[in-house]
Amino acid sequence: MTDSPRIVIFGAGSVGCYLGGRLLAAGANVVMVGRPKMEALFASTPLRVSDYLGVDHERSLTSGQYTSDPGAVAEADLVLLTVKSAATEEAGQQMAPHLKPGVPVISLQNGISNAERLEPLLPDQVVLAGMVPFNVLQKTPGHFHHGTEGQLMAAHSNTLTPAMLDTFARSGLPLTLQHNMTSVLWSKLLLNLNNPINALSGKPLRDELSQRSYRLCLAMAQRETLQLLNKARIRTVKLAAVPMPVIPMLMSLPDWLFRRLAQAMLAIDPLARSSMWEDLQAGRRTEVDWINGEVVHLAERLGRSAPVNQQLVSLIRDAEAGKIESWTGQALLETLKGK
Ligand SMILES: NC(=O)C1=CN([C@@H]2O[C@H](COP(=O)(O)OP(=O)(O)OC[C@H]3O[C@@H](n4cnc5c(N)ncnc54)[C@H](OP(=O)(O)O)[C@@H]3O)[C@@H](O)[C@H]2O)C=CC1
Ligand SMILES: CC(C)(CO)C(=O)C(=O)O
Repeated sequence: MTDSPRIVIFGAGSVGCYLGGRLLAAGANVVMVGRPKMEALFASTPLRVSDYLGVDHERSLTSGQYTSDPGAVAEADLVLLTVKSAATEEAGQQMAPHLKPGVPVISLQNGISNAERLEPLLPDQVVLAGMVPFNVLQKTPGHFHHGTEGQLMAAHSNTLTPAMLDTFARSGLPLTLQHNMTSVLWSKLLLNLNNPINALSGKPLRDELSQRSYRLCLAMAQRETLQLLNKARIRTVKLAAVPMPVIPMLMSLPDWLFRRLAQAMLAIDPLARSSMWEDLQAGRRTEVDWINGEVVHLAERLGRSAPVNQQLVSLIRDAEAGKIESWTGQALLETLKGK
């Protein structure tokens, strides 16, 4: 490996193109692998990446920087996996025959189990769990905007060399290495419990979170999850301005007080929506099984139930089956309360 490790981003959509664009802007050696329609887009349209702090880079990709050939992982020193959870197995199978042994593969996906599901498919690789805390929105074709705060994280591993970590730092997106990724992933999941609520609301995140009735739905799903995590002795880590167990209380505040105390949470791009809303609009399978579904599985393992998260799974299933309706916060709250 030279001083400039080759980073291959597999499944480059919103998160993957954003990371790719930021890394390229820092001079990194990057190849993005994705669908032919994205490859065709970048043949005529530049890749633009911007963020809420004023970063704005645009570049035309050179031949091979975005490819639909999974064989491009053969040259990788590091792989970042950024497909949705439903596509993890397929991605693993496509990468396996090409990767050099020992190359680290970081799953930068939401949910708890993607790295675990990938491991048996990539027995010669070092598979690491990772986490993207911030929102990425494709504003226009080829323009990816990072709308909220937070640092990238991945499991601690000696396979992540100083040159690799330096590349992330130079791009302005430092990768923080963690010893307890289980806690990090469950903490991120507590935030992602808003994804189905946001998707069912049909509203941008900022509008949805500005309404107490939707926040109360989120607080119910989070409290149910926190109780199970406590029972399972899984600790949370602080990913937002306040510790995770305090968030449901914050969510339950009246609108005027929430606006005052939770300014950072509402400092979201006014157009940003959850990735689950995007999936429903695109007619794709959502990640609800890997978010709320994980809470239901945890409850089952503990001999308990998780009725609020189970109900959210069912409502998203209906929406996936074509029953897309915009729920008011009050109607959703009453449904989750079983009224
Ligand atoms: N968007 C966001 O703000 C955030 C997302 N996340 C998480 O990051 C992960 C990625 O999300 P996001 O970037 O939004 O997802 P996207 O759907 O935008 O990107 C994934 C891309 O990978 C492509 N893809 C899927 N399978 C393959 C394959 N086998 N070969 C090549 N390309 C493939 C998809 O194409 P196609 O659609 O045609 O299958 C799609 O273009 C998810 O787990 C998500 O929950 C985390 C934090 C924030
Ligand atoms: C950043 C966040 C929490 C935004 O909803 C997300 O992870 C997602 O949309 O999947």
